[in-house]
Amino acid sequence: MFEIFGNGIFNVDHELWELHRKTTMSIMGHAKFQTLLERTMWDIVEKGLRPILDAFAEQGKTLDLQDVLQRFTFDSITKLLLDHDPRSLSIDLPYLPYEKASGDAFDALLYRYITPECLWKLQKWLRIGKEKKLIQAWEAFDQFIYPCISRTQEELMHKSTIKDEELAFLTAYIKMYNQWKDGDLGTLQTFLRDTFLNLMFAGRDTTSAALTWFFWLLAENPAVETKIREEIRQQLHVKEDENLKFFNKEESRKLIYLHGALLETLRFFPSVSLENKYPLGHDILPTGHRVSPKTRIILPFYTMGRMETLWGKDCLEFKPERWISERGGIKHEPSFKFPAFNAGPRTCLGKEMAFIQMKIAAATIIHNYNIQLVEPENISPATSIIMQVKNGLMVKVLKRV
Ligand code: HEM
Repeated sequence: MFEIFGNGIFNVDHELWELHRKTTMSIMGHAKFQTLLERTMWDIVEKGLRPILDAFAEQGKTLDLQDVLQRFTFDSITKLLLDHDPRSLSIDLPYLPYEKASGDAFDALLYRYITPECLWKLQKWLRIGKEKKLIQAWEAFDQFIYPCISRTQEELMHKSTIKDEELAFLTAYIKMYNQWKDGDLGTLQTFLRDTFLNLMFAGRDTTSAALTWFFWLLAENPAVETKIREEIRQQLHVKEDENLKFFNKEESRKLIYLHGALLETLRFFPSVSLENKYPLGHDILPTGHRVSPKTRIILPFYTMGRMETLWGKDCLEFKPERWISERGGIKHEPSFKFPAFNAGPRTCLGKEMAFIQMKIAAATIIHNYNIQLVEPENISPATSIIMQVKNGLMVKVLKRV
């Protein structure tokens, strides 16, 4: 069903999945990656995000904030993984087919969940409908990612010395490919394509979708926005009329209320709206339902975030406070109650990275700008595996600083 992911982490099991996980964790958990992450994010904020917001603010023009946030996460994940900045976040907001392709791919993959297999397979064979879009998205990705990989490989060959954090992903996955003896991974190029494509899918639209809903929820709950602004000023020691320019991971930890607001956003709008599992054998669920290896069990994360039995009577209120413990830290909720980052062994590997990215983007925008929604009554979720805003989030931007 998910053949577009090839031999990447989402699509494999057992030893190969374990090796993918180990390899990716070893890079993302390294202190040098954290430094690279901070540097990259702030570079993209200063050279990409702020110039665009400033330009739209000056011209008083309407902007699709979801599109801008998708470009923000696309440029950052590509730079971090492949040391290449595609600069989709340029002032003229260029149309880049591969940058837009993931939306079509996620849309088609959700369609496969709800359509009889013989039907989507026929559509695939005939190259029509959503299947046609999936094929086109796949081609667009490949046209982007293969040259990126080759360029990075060449860079690796011609560099006499490379710092630990530079090209770390490429070096680690080439080593992993060479070590793997238990089955066919295809050529090195296809293996690298699969690996990077999975990570790009994992880390891009998830983070931008969460940020987009966050700004919608703030517009609906202005008192929360005021509290976040206050927290930024106090915790980061930045004056009302001063630009917010840089804070590091340690400083970002002090933004507890902002963290709570982001978690609350993911409770209402988990970027991955559902998950599906097949039992290994015949079993009976705690609800009494009998299941077999042929039963597809859909876990509706979106619905779970709004259930009174899980979250109490105020479950439909946007309350960052519910995430703050009596001692003023972040309250832990078990992942089986709050599965926005999945639960069990396949828990998201990029959670910490996502929070750093989201806090940098959110704090920069909240402190430096006012965001006003245009036609807020038209906002609804898109039908896709990734919970984006249908038709984008149209806003006007006003400068505060
Ligand atoms: C708000 C942002 C994010 C959310 C809500 C999120 C959520 C999730 C969820 C629900 C899964 C499980 C998917 C499944 O198996 O069906 C997952 C897996 C994964 N995520 Fe994230 N994610 C986010 C950001 C990121 C980022 C920035 C990265 C970095 C590349 C990342 C890397 C991964 C990886 C590698 C997996 C696969 C883990 C495995 O199968 O062992 N995620 N994420």
